[in-house]
Amino acid sequence: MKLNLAVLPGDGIGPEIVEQAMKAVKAVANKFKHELTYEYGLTGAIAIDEVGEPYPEKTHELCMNSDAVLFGAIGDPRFDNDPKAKVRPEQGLLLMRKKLGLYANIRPVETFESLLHKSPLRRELVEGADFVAIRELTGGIYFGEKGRKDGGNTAFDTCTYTREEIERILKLGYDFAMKRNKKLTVVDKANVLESSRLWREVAQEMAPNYPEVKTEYMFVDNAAMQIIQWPKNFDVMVTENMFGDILTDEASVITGSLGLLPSASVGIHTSVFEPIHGSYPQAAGKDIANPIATILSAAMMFEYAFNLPEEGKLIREAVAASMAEKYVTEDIAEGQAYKTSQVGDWIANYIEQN
Ligand SMILES: NC(=O)c1ccc[n+]([C@@H]2O[C@H](COP(=O)([O-])OP(=O)(O)OC[C@H]3O[C@@H](n4cnc5c(N)ncnc54)[C@H](O)[C@@H]3O)[C@@H](O)[C@H]2O)c1
Ligand SMILES: CC(C)[C@H](C(=O)O)[C@@H](O)C(=O)O
Ligand SMILES: [Mg+2]
Repeated sequence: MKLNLAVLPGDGIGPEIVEQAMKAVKAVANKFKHELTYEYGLTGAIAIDEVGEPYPEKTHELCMNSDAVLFGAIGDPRFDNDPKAKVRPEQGLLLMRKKLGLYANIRPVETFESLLHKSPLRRELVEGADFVAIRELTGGIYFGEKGRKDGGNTAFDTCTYTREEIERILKLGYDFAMKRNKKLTVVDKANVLESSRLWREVAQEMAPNYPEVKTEYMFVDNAAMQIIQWPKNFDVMVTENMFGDILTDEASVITGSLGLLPSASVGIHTSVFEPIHGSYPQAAGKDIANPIATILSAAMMFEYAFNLPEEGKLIREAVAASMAEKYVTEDIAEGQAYKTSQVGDWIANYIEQN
């Protein structure tokens, strides 16, 4: 099969982790005799530095012409620490999501047997935890009207959702629930926010169409607690953009490291596979960041974008084997820690040999 990728490494640790994921992608493509082509594109701070904007049109065209996009991370302290900067790396990520129509970000939260003791939560709480957070990705407060008034001394961001936006993400949530354990938790703040009340209204209208699915409603503050108190109670969670952003970083604690959580952003034009973490600038260039979130994102790419589950499975098997062998980076190591590049090589080698 022809696999045509756009590869956007971005900033900070982005290039290092994407390089490891590409090793796995190449190994698996080679093994299953796929015709792999790929082209690199600029995004984030590096794109601002080189061409003055964080998601250049050229990068957009590259993505539009690809079967799938592999994305690293964007962001740079130069911008994080300058609230007055008008052009920012994150705008590139948001523009990419909007222009590619990536309205759903699928963030699986799974534990690894050999890492259960690395979670700060007790083993019996996290063992067997396995849920999918579905985060709405092109609406809400991220994309609503924002600005300053009162001579710059009052600032506002607006959370807006249309019925159509809520319906399509909930539908995706129900489709996932039907294929899993038939439980959907709709997370909102309907006791305070009008936009959340529309979410709950739409969910209540849709729920009878899925009689096999148990629909549960949960306020986001309660969800923040329940995710780490009883993670096994969740199957599929659907929520709006910012709640999903925050709750999934929190959920990574269940697994033992933020460097382990992959994601798939899907929607209208193409799909993007990206770790949920950021550019971790403190680690940039040090060859210490965990590449697993990006490698597992590549596994999701084979499964979701190419419908090639065997290829995805082999990548997952290689990842699990590296952990079982304790061939891991410092964030999840006990005793000896290995470099980002060594873990990438180990996983690619496992794919070649198995
Ligand atoms: N999708 C993205 O591109 C994305 C996501 C989040 C943050 N960001 C950007 O990244 C920059 C840094 O943000 P931040 O520090 O809040 O978040 P971050 O996710 O980059 O890092 C937070 C912490 O998580 C841990 N971590 C993250 N990735 C890891 C990895 N691969 N291996 C091991 N540990 C890892 C580290 O302890 C790190 O200090 C900012 O500019 C932010 O805007 C980008
Ligand atoms: C960098 C930022 C814009 C982004 C988000 O909030 O969506 C990040 O945190 C993520 O989770 O991908
Ligand atoms: Mg985030």
